Amino acid sequence: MSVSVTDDAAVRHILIDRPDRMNAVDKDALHRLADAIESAGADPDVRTIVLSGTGRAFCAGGDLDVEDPLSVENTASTSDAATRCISAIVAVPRPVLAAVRGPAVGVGVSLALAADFTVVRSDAFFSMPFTSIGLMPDGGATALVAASVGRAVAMRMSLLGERLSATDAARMGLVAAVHEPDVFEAELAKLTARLSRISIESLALTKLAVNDSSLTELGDAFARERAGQIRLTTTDSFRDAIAAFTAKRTRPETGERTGSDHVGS
Ligand SMILES: C/C=C/C(=O)SCCNC(=O)CCNC(=O)[C@H](O)C(C)(C)COP(=O)(O)OP(=O)(O)OC[C@H]1O[C@@H](n2cnc3c(N)ncnc32)[C@H](O)[C@@H]1OP(=O)(O)O
Repeated sequence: MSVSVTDDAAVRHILIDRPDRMNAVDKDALHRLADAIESAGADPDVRTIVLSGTGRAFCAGGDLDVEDPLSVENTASTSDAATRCISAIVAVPRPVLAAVRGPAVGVGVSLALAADFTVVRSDAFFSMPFTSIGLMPDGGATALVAASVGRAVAMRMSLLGERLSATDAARMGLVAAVHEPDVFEAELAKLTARLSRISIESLALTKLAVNDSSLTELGDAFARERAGQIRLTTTDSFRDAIAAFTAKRTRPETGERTGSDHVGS
């Protein structure tokens, strides 16, 4: 099972639960996440949703170890699953907190930024190494990142796959704040407690209004990314990247198996 759900009073914890693969997600996991988010939104006893990962990563992005990563069918259905999952986070009538510990990579960045609060531990980093494996960002990332940091940093992250540390992510406005490990859980609990004291209806309408006016490009982004990703699936670059990943070989372009550089701070 790659997604687990637990309740702590009125807080629904949804966990990406595949620590041996750094919580990489395939299409089934994305659908399970979407199911869990939609079901939390329909439960009157749930006031806030916390999305996080088990172990030392938030989410290492799309699963590169699936049966047929080079098939157009896999790309299309994974892209549809990511669209469904990100749309569920944006539309669910409850505040969603992404608790980001460790890496948020690829679609992991979209999961973190689609949330209403991205609560970040100081060991977190954000990276979109899509172009280094011959793909393009998906999961709405082309809209979500630009909506958070502006075009200049969005281009560095999207085109170069540059990695943003937690501190740089906060400094550049990708996330609101970073917390040291010793206070991270307490800060998370403080935020869920504050939200629990506010009217659910008021939070729901406010969240949906903010998202409707700030994420106006999201629907178009999903469609553009899906078409682009399908086209890129059949390229030599992607085939080479998957071969390198499977063989645990570093690639000269990146010096890593897939890889990303740090954004200079
Ligand atoms: C359609 C696709 C959309 C996308 O999202 S494209 C982006 C896909 N994601 C990536 O390219 C990221 C790949 N992963 C990494 O770069 C690194 O991992 C991390 C930076 C996240 C963490 O690095 P470290 O702490 O050194 O861990 P580790 O030894 O690389 O990973 C532990 C195990 O997890 C597996 N794993 C990591 N990411 C993925 C993935 N995305 N898909 C499948 N498996 C993954 C590895 O292979 C390894 O496994 P083993 O222990 O057998 O060597």
